[in-house]
Amino acid sequence: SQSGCSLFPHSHYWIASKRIVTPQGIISGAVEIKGGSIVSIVKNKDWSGKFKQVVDYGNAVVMPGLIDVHAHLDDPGRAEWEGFPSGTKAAAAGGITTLIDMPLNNFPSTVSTETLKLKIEAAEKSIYVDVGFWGGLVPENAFNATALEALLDAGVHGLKSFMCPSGINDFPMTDARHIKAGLSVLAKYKRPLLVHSEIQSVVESHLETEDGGGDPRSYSTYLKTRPPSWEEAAVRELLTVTKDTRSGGPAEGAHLHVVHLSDASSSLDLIKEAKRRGDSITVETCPHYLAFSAEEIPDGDTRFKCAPPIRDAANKEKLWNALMEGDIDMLSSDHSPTVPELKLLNDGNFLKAWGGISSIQFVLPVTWSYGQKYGITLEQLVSWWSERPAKLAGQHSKGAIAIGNHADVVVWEPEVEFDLNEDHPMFVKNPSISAYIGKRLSGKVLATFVRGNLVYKERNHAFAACGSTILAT
Ligand SMILES: NC(=O)N[C@H]1NC(=O)NC1=O
Ligand SMILES: [Zn+2]
Ligand SMILES: [Zn+2]
Repeated sequence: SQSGCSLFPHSHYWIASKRIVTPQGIISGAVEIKGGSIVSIVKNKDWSGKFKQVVDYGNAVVMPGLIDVHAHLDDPGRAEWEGFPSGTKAAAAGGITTLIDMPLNNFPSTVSTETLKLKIEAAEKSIYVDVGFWGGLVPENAFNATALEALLDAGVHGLKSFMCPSGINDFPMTDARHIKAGLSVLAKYKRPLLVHSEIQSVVESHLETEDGGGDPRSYSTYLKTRPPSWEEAAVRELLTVTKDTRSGGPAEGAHLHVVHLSDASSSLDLIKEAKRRGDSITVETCPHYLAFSAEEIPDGDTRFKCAPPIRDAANKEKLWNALMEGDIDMLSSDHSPTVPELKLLNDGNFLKAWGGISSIQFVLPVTWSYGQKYGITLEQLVSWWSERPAKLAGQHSKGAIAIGNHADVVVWEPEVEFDLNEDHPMFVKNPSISAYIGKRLSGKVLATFVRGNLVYKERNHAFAACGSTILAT
């Protein structure tokens, strides 16, 4: 390793454990790492003592690092909200080895080759894990195929758009015409379009104003302003264009990914139907929709405000079932922090507070802890958090403990519980806004390796930020 990139100064070594999660099942043995890649996987007893450089983790779980395809690190332009250094340190501490950064909340938004260049410059030498980028699909570039092609040629892994106001002035929303045009360009590149799928309906929109619908400190007031019908309307609209992605269709090769699904009823049924008829479509949900329910959100506790909103307990139950059944394809954090002042923690006004959950460091223990009740397995975790996200982002050398892959590894102890209180090291910039503070979780991250570099170990990060920016080619 280059100086400071790794807390374990060897480039050829073995990670041993009794629980290594591979595509062929959970094995006891060792993963051989050389030059940042996995070069062999040794099964069973015989590794011990044979090799000089062995890190033996005993019964701890060794699995591929998590790939978070949906994170807002707000850099450049709003680094006080998060920024690449703190955001990727938190990711590393949580076992995330790759994240794909969203094109908005940073300033300027990442919607052109020039603004992508600013992103890459901000990320270089300040990231502790690998970071790729989504580009923005906005009205200004949607009908300009040359501009979109330039952005895709410059290395974004796909595009992202909103069907409702994004909350960010220089990231306006798109409609089905923009999305159709975007998909036809993406088809040539075989890269996905990610869509924030809510359409604001005229009837209910007055509730979003200050004097509408009741006490702004009450969560139910906010919940009513963004009903499931907003998600349903958006998905319905999207399916009129995803039919083009079927084999033989005009946008064959393009793919549509619905981000952060909250409505587990009609919206999900529509997506399932589209999959059945052969549309190229996937859907993610986020840990906060699986951990929390509307009933338990205290008045004024705006840490829980996000869009689409966290719905009732029955909906949460349905989301878990859909995940277990495979109808929801993967998970992402939608880490969308801000400064405490904009969360209005004192005021508690749900209608005016910034919408977004701060979570990037805790998605692994949160998924595991809240999934216990449903009997989730380590293999499912890997599928939701590594394998499928890798595929969505076109990362063929990531997402599995397999020979030839990057040595992106998390080592963790699922059985170890901890309290997420002030004593717990939090690496995000503004820890007070996280909805997970105060929770007891199960699943302690011991070590995180990115391309063979030990970037995190027991509250410590590698001295130097040696993560790579990853550009699509
Ligand atoms: N702009 C932005 O990050 N919005 C995110 N926040 C949230 O709660 N949902 C989102 O889409
Ligand atoms: Zn969104
Ligand atoms: Zn988001």
